[in-house]
Amino acid sequence: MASSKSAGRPKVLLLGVIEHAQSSWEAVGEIAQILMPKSNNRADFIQEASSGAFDGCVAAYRTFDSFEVTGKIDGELLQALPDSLRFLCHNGAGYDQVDVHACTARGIRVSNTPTAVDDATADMGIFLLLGALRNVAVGMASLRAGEWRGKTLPPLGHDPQGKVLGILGMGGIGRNMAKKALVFGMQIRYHNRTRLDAHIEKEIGAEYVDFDTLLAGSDVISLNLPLNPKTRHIVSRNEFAKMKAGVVIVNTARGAVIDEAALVEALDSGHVSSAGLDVYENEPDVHPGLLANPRVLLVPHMGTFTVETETKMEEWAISNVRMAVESGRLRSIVPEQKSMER
Ligand SMILES: NC(=O)c1ccc[n+]([C@@H]2O[C@H](COP(=O)([O-])OP(=O)(O)OC[C@H]3O[C@@H](n4cnc5c(N)ncnc54)[C@H](O)[C@@H]3O)[C@@H](O)[C@H]2O)c1
Repeated sequence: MASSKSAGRPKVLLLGVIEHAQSSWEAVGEIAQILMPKSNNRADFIQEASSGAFDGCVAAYRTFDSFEVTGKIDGELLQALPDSLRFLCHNGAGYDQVDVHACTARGIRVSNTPTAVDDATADMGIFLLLGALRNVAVGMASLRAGEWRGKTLPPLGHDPQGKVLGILGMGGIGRNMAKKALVFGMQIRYHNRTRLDAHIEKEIGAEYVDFDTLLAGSDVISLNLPLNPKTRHIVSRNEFAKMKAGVVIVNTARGAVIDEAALVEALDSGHVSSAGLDVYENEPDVHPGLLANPRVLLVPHMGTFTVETETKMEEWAISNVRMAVESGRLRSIVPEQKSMER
């Protein structure tokens, strides 16, 4: 029920929880009436939305974890949401939980939180890269099992110095990772949907190569591209076969950009010598072949899990809500909708 104070203000739907940026969110509450769903599963949420509970909402703020309540933001869900909804402000850099196509068809503009995630995710990428190169997961497991370095010594690792790091997807996180890997003496190659300008390549110190060259010539391959229908399983059996024997795989993007079953096979055969993973194809389930393989360094999707970065992300997503309400614009519309920018 709207209080007399909030009546008449634009409505904003909160999907998820604000954990850090309380004062910025409270400030949104001064200019908008905030609505929250009562449902805790998709079927109930669709029913609640269809009953008109969110009528009049112009913008929605959503978190990654709100997926547990709404499921994917797709055509079916949008059908239930009110026609007044014009902006979907996602708290996260990766927005594969949102069918942007369906949003565009409904005239809903979508924003994400680019750049806010870069340092923390690239730091995690470097941690996984070094950890996988050094086979630390083997030693960590034997230590915890009370066996010090194990019955047989863990295999010797490799130094990053002089190794080729192939980055697939040279956006914010890819570039940040390149900068950090250069400090470790790595040689950087990249493949991207669009080649970067020569002066940016020079500034980053990275060489552009085609996809096959990236696969065949890299000692370590890091996935840093978004998940969408075009990139799903972009690395599968054929791609692993093109890689150098002994290659190391690092994934902080989304699990499903790699065919996880093919990765398990490549690890089991030794063609991929080790891997460092933050993301999985069917989170929170992890392929048993990855769990069973001591040469895989596993982290449960903690790329942005720092106080500073989670706060930055919330502040960024809230600033999108604020702009949407105040001026009908977004600070960071997703690339697919650039033409809808006003
Ligand atoms: N592990 C985590 O916690 C975490 C945190 C943040 C982001 N992410 C993931 O990382 C991804 C990258 O984030 P970002 O902020 O660097 O995104 P970004 O948009 O800045 O960069 C992505 C890059 O990938 C390129 N690309 C797109 N399709 C491609 C293709 N088919 N082949 C080659 N390149 C392609 C784009 O041109 C772009 O340069 C996100 O989409 C998200 O899924 C994960």
